[in-house]
Amino acid sequence: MVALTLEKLGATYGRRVVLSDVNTGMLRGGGLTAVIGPNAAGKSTLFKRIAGLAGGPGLVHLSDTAKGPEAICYMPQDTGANAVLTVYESVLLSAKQGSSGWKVKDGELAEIDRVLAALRIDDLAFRGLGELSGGQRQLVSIAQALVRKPEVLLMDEPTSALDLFRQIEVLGFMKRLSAQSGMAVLIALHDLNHALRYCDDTIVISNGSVIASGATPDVITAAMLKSVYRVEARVEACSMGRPVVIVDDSIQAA
Ligand SMILES: Nc1ncnc2c1ncn2[C@@H]1O[C@H](COP(=O)(O)OP(=O)(O)OP(=O)(O)O)[C@@H](O)[C@H]1O
Repeated sequence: MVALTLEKLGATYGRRVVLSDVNTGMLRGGGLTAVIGPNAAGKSTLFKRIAGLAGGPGLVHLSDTAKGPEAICYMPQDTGANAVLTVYESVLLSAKQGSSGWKVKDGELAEIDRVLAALRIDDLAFRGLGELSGGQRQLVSIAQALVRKPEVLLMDEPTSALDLFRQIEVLGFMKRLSAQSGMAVLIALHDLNHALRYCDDTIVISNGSVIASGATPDVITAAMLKSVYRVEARVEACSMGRPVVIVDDSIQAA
C-alpha cells in the first residue's frame, strides 16, 4: 500500500508564492482524504505541486513500494474537451500515456470497458467528447484517470458538475476502490458534507497554508467553519446519525 508524505512543500507562480510550508503526516493508501478550503486557498496548486506540474520548495516523499513519479495522477478541475476524439479513444489514449509503448496489450481494452461500466458511461463510449454535457465530461475525466491505475490519485473537485445521484455514486465507488486497491485518493471538495461522509481524513488549506488536518470529524467543526469559511454553522447528527454541516449565516466583516 502506498504512502505519501509532504515536507515543507511550497509552490510559486513566477515570483508569487501561493503555497508555503505544507507538512503532512504519512497519507496512507486505502482511503479518501479531503482537501478543503475557500476559493483561491491553494488546493489545486497543492495538487499541481504534488504532481510535479508546479514548481516550488520542499519534498514529496512516496513510499518505496510506489512505482515512481508516474504513480501520481492529477485529475484537473477544468477538463476541456477535444472534440476530435470519442470517449473510448480518449480513455484509451490516457491509458497508453501511463504505460510504456503504444501497443495495446491483452486486457487493456477489457479494463477500459470495466471502468466505463463502473462509472455507468459505457453507453457514451462512441460519442464525441465535444458533444457531451458537463457532467458527462467530468465522468469521462474520472475514467481517464482510473485507467492509468495510479497509486496516488489527486481529484480536483471531481463531483462539481454531477447531479446528486452521480455525486454519491462516484464518491462511494472511489471509497470502495481505494479500500480494495490501496490507492491513496486526495479529493478537493467544496461540499463539506461529502467530506464528512466519505473521507476518513481532511486537510484544511487557507491562504496557502495547512491550518488543520486529521480525522474528518475532528477537523470539520463549527470553530473551523467560522474562522476559515466565515460562516456561522453547526455540525449536528442527522436522523440517520451521520454528522452534517448546517450553515446558518455568513459572517460579515465589521
Ligand atoms: N497559473 C497561475 N499563475 C498565477 N497565479 C495562479 C495560477 N494559478 C492559480 N493562481 C493563484 O494561486 C492562488 C491559489 O489558486 P488555486 O487554484 O490553487 O486555489 P483553489 O483553492 O484550488 O481555489 P478554488 O476553490 O477557487 O478552485 C489563487 O490566488 C490563484 O489566483
